[in-house]
Amino acid sequence: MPSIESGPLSPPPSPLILTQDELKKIAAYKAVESVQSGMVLGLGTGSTAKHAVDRIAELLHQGKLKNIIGIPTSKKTHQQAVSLGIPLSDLDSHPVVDLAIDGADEVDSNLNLVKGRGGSLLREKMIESACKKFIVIVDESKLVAHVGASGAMPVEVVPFCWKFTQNRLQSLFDYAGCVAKLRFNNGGEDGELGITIKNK
Ligand SMILES: O=C[C@H](O)[C@H](O)[C@H](O)COP(=O)(O)O
Repeated sequence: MPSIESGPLSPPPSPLILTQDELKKIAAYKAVESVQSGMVLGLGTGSTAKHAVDRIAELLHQGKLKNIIGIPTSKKTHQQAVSLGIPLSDLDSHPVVDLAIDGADEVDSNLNLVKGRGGSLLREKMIESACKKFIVIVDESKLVAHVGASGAMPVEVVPFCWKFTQNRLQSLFDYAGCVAKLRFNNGGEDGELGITIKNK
């Protein structure tokens, strides 16, 4: 009968623990696989979309992508894209966007999204509603049972009589015990104000 040796076992390899930023980067790089030369691209805003913009620039510089035109969804992304040498345009010159890639704050199982907690609101909606295809990149921390589960709903409003709008928003969601608060008053991307609606 063969003998069975016993002794200390070497520990199993420890599972690879990825940081949230590494997960964002993986998701972003995967999304950029859908980018093809000659495309007009909506360039998203935020810590996830930033990886996608970096990757697009890297592929451009490597010559693996050519003739890309980017339309940034915020001033911040505009600065990033300029610094990386990505050719840029706008919706006036390129009203049809082939593909937009952006992050989100929440995604539910029906693919409803919350976006804009990072402060990019109107521009991203304009650009992403003009695209033929929209890829949303999220890490698993963004998955929720229902939108609004993890935080406030961001709403962008014009400065004109913003308190009136705030009160209208408040009255719409009073029944749910929510409060509408001014979030930033130094002007959004184009002078709009941000109001958030969240539980009291
Ligand atoms: O206002 C910002 C945008 O909607 C972002 O896409 C969203 O906030 C997600 O940003 P992050 O990737 O940094 O979580």
